Amino acid sequence: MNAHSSPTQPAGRTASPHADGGRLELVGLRRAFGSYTALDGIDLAVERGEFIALLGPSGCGKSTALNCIAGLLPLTGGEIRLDGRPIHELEPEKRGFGMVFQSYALFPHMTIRKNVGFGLAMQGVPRAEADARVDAALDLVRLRSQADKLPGQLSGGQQQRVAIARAIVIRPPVVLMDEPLSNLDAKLRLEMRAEIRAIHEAIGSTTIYVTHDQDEALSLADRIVVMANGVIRQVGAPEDLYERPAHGDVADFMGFRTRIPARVLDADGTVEAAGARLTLPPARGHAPGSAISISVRPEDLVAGTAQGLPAEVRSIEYRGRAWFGSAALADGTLVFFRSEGRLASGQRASLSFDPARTLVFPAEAA
Ligand SMILES: Nc1ncnc2c1ncn2[C@@H]1O[C@H](COP(=O)(O)OP(=O)(O)OP(=O)(O)O)[C@@H](O)[C@H]1O
Repeated sequence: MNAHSSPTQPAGRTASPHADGGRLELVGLRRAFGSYTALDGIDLAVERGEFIALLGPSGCGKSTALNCIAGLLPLTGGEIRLDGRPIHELEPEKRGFGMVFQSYALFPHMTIRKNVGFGLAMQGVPRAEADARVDAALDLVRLRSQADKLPGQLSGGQQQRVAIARAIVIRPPVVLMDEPLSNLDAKLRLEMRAEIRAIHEAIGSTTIYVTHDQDEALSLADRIVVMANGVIRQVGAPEDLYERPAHGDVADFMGFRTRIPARVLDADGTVEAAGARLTLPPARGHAPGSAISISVRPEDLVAGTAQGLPAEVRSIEYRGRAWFGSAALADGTLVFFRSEGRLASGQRASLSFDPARTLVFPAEAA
């Protein structure tokens, strides 16, 4: 675990003791829908109490992975183990995991207190104990004063906190969250992010959190798992992924949105990209003739008069201080760039970058 994890126990921990266990292993996880493979062999060991973010573009298989862990989707291959025991054939409720989804999925005609206590009532937890645990969970999400309201009387952020209270009140070994903040406005998302991390630390459960938002993953997780096309591209601490992305897909999520296909021409770093010649630092060490991909951040690909890659502007918007836009290179590659001045859609532009601020991957890892 990394620096996020505090050895001191926050006050909430005594109020809502965490479950024992929570070491989760995914072994060769597979899930197909007909002939389509949505998960193609996922291997991951998650330590007890760890906060893991599954990060990746739409359709990469994040939700499928989460639903398989939850037991909402059967596997077509592989195993899931909790504290060494296989659990992939257990019904969702037998796994005892807490779940929080994008839609809060609260019962509209039940009070907040009843919504949060529902799982405990189903488990047959005695009334007095259930009441105390509901109070503790509501304290943790700072909603005790709203306990007798109906969900419709609360804001979106408050409703999501109820959903979180409902997930943690059962003292789950693992909490699963699928894009829990995506229905909230930007300011609330930031506030809730901090709360989710604090709650995670207070209860000590393992958390698996699905998101396509790089910032959310970087700020919340002990480790980030970047997925693409049903496989894991890279697993690492946020700072490792940010500073040393091992694959073009990971670099993309860490802000290097543009990928320019190129071919190495000589050992001095001359490459050809979209019909133009560029020079990269020779130390990048890709053999002449090899196909590579150059990853660049939008702020580092600059429109100007300098000799650069010829492009045609597709879209442009002002973001304060500078314009940012997209453009097509001569070979059709879509790139994202910055401009000091306003450009018009359809206008020709010349785009250049400082080679030292790029990442270069072999084409097959891009
Ligand atoms: N029930 C289903 N039947 C057929 N295909 C499915 C089903 N559920 C998911 N898929 C496909 O599996 C792939 C992975 O979907 P999944 O929902 O896991 O992606 P995701 O990474 O969570 O994306 P998003 O962020 O858009 O939810 C997609 O191509 C999707 O179309």
